[in-house]
Amino acid sequence: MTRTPVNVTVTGAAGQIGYALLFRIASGHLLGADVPVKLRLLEIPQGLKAAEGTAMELDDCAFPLLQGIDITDDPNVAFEGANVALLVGARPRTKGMERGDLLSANGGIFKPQGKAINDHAADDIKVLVVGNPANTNALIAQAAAPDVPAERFTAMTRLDHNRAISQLAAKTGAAVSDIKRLTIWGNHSATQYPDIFHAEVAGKNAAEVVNDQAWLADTFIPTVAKRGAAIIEARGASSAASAANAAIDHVHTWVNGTAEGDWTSMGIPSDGSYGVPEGLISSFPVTCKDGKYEIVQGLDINEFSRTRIDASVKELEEERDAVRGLGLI
Ligand SMILES: NC(=O)c1ccc[n+]([C@@H]2O[C@H](COP(=O)([O-])OP(=O)(O)OC[C@H]3O[C@@H](n4cnc5c(N)ncnc54)[C@H](O)[C@@H]3O)[C@@H](O)[C@H]2O)c1
Ligand SMILES: O=C(O)C[C@H](O)C(=O)O
Repeated sequence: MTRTPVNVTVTGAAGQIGYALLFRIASGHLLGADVPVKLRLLEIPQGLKAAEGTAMELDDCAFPLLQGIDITDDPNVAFEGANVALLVGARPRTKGMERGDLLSANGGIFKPQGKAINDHAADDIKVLVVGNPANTNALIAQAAAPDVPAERFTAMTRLDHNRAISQLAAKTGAAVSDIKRLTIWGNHSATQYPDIFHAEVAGKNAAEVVNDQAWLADTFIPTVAKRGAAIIEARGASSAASAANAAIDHVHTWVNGTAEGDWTSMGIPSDGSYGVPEGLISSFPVTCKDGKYEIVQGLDINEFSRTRIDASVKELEEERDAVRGLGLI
């Protein structure tokens, strides 16, 4: 194989998402079946031994695309030459906790990591923040990396997007692959707004196919928005395999593009589109091509949607103000 390997850094590599993620990166699902990768695993000192165990298992898979694994507790080493960074390591929410409770605990992690990305990553670095509160952690990391173009910092709402597709497919009896143009707006939190007004079910408008406003408002939206909490309640631990799968989807789509006629949802720095204040990392409908994303423009936002988008954006503004108050941005 002659292609230069892509350096992929994963933080929190010894955690439950890390365990579900690394094997899929190494087997080519993140970037493509012909793209060799080198993995850099960042952990805190207590996590290094477990990360070594995972690396032993990765070796034992003899993945043809995996060209090396480095393990470190030093962000400066972990992000050296990184092309893709998956910031997973954070404190997960446990029963009864709201994501906002995690702001100060996790803020301290993302500022030094942002600085290390700024100082050491490759020029084409793409960052996905998974660790919660993902949007605001992405904002913290981005603020600490003034030399990296702001749009390279993204937050994961693809799990919400996939959850919404699955719920809509179940309601309409359509195949998952028949659902297109679904949008998650706002924060990866209970205020997020899964929007079906522009979505399609087998080529027909999803809201018209559903034709059930009560289901939309009282079942669909809360089920998607509170799915993380429902998983925690059921499993006694936050979602892991589905989160890892969504992280793979997010980066794969960013790098390899959206399908013709479809779009996806990504938490990205707002350019002011749809009335979302510039700079906030909020989820939008985006198309991806040639390793870049663009916000889908010109969608008509009805009053029902407007109220919900505004509520989630307000929460993002409050989180931003809180981390500003803590000196994290
Ligand atoms: N955006 C989403 O859709 C989404 C979905 C699921 C989970 N999450 C979040 O992802 C994060 C990770 O979840 P998990 O279940 O893997 O948690 P986990 O506790 O199993 O693993 C987290 C790992 O991160 C490590 N870690 C902590 N601080 C670190 C640091 N400074 N540098 C490197 N590693 C560090 C820990 O040692 C641990 O191994 C949580 O914040 C969780 O809430 C987000
Ligand atoms: O909800 C959580 O805290 C975990 C994760 O963000 C999820 O959506 O499953």
